[in-house]
Amino acid sequence: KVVQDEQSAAKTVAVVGGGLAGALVAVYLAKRGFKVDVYESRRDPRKEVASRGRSVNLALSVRGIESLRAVGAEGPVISLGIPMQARMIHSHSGSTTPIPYGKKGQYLLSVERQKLNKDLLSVAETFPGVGLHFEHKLIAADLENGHLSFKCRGSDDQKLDVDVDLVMGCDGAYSAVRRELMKRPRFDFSQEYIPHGYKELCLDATKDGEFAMAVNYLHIWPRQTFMLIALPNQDKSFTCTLFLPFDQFDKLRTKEDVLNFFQAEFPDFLSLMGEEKLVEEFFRNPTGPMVSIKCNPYHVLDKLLIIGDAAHAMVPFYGQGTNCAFEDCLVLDGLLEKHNNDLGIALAEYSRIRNKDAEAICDLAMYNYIEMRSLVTSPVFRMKKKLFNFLHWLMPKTFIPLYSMVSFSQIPYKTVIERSHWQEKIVKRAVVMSVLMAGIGGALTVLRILKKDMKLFEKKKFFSSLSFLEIFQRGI
Ligand SMILES: Cc1cc2nc3c(=O)[nH]c(=O)nc-3n(C[C@H](O)[C@H](O)[C@H](O)COP(=O)(O)OP(=O)(O)OC[C@H]3O[C@@H](n4cnc5c(N)ncnc54)[C@H](O)[C@@H]3O)c2cc1C
Ligand SMILES: COc1ccc2c(c1)CN(c1nc(C(=O)N(C)c3cc(Cl)c(F)cc3C(=O)O)c(Cl)s1)C2
Repeated sequence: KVVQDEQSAAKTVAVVGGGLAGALVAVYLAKRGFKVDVYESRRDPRKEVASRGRSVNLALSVRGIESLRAVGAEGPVISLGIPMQARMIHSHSGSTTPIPYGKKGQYLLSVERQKLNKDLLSVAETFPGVGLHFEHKLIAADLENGHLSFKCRGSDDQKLDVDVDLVMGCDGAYSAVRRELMKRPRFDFSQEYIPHGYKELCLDATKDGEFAMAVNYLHIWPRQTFMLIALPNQDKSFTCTLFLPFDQFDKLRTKEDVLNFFQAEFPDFLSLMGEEKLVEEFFRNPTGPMVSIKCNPYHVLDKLLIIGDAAHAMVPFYGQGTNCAFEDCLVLDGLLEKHNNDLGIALAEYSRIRNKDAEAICDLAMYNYIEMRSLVTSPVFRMKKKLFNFLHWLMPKTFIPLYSMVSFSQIPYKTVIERSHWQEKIVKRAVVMSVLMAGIGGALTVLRILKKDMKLFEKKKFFSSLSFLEIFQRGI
């Protein structure tokens, strides 16, 4: 039921980008009575013939699911998403170790990206006054006046100019809307590419139509400075993602290079995938870069707001990008409710409160990327993890693992960091105390190693080759 009120009745909104953030924010704003037009540079994905083997998926956790639920759009995700109750760690030898995410009800949903995008676009279209315009690429914007120019792909590449009350920039990590924002004074911006790239590989169902591996798991092959992960799909395939430094991807030039690499590093995966299929997938699919982008503020007066990757692209090592983009919509809606759709006040407050949380998850994801290699086998790190797990067992409501607060709670990301620093401090004191009992000498050794540890963490760039496996086997 669309609530028509005086503030938003006549307000027109242009959503630039019809990806996951754009589609969901269109639903939120249409529900709030705005007249919404979505402009997406690609073709309507609902008219695309399903390209075989390109089903890319993502892990949705509670932040994303609750943001969908708030507008009644969680149905398709809950019914079609595949629950992943645990990680399944694949060692070099091919042995597998399940590590549950938490109690029974705590699981992630593996959701097909395209399907989710199509569903959300169709939900948006059910609202009166919502228009979807595909093959419209934003090429210029006068942000203070809500004036946008689009190039409409088609035979004669016409141009379309529109004037709106509000522009929502949802055009992803390489946002054209953000490029306009960057021309304005006092706009902060930073970006960092990491040395790793990623490549998706599709592991088909077996010949008799069954999943090739255990289905309700996020499969991980953690290796020194790279890893492979696999998430299940509805069609009983797995979408696997190889994370590897670009300079190592560059060395995999021939069929033999690829087969030798997988035989050496992921032998069990190679036998599941088959040599021909692996080589075909490997050379057909692109190797993508991963970038971390921060910027501030996210708004211009009562005229413009950027959300999703356009505002805060992050490396995917917490699986939170879409979850954060969906949570952006929930936060914005709460502020519009609080300020009775007064855009001037709501947008300014959005920038103020959301920026610190978005930058916190960008930092957490980058920390996870670094931590899983640099700290994981230091003896003190492992002792702290063991002690932390004991304290979590003893006081589950007081000591919550970092990944649980990120993926299984709606605690604001910044609060997650503050709380985990507090927990770290307590654990550190406990470590020192327990060692002091064991003699002053031991304490000095521990403190020396601790200091080295913290230096490692300070050096954000530090990158040594240590295994992922240990971080999981000792519980993260
Ligand atoms: C390897 C990998 C794994 C990931 N795994 C997860 C995961 O498990 N869980 C999770 O939550 N997140 C995950 N993410 C992050 C997630 O993919 C992004 O955070 C999410 O797609 C952001 O959505 P968005 O709508 O902001 O941007 P996008 O999805 O990039 O959508 C932007 C849209 O804008 C359109 N567009 C761009 N420029 C223009 C223009 N000039 N005019 C008009 N339209 C334009 C694009 O065509 C696109 O449709 C992963 C990312 C990567 C790289
Ligand atoms: C589709 O592509 C991708 C790519 C990366 C991810 C996802 C989907 C989903 N991701 C999740 N990460 C966590 C997490 O907290 N940690 C510490 C982990 C971090 C890494 Cl890198 C990992 F491989 C497992 C875990 C784990 O704990 O299972 C979740 Cl919880 S979900 C990462």
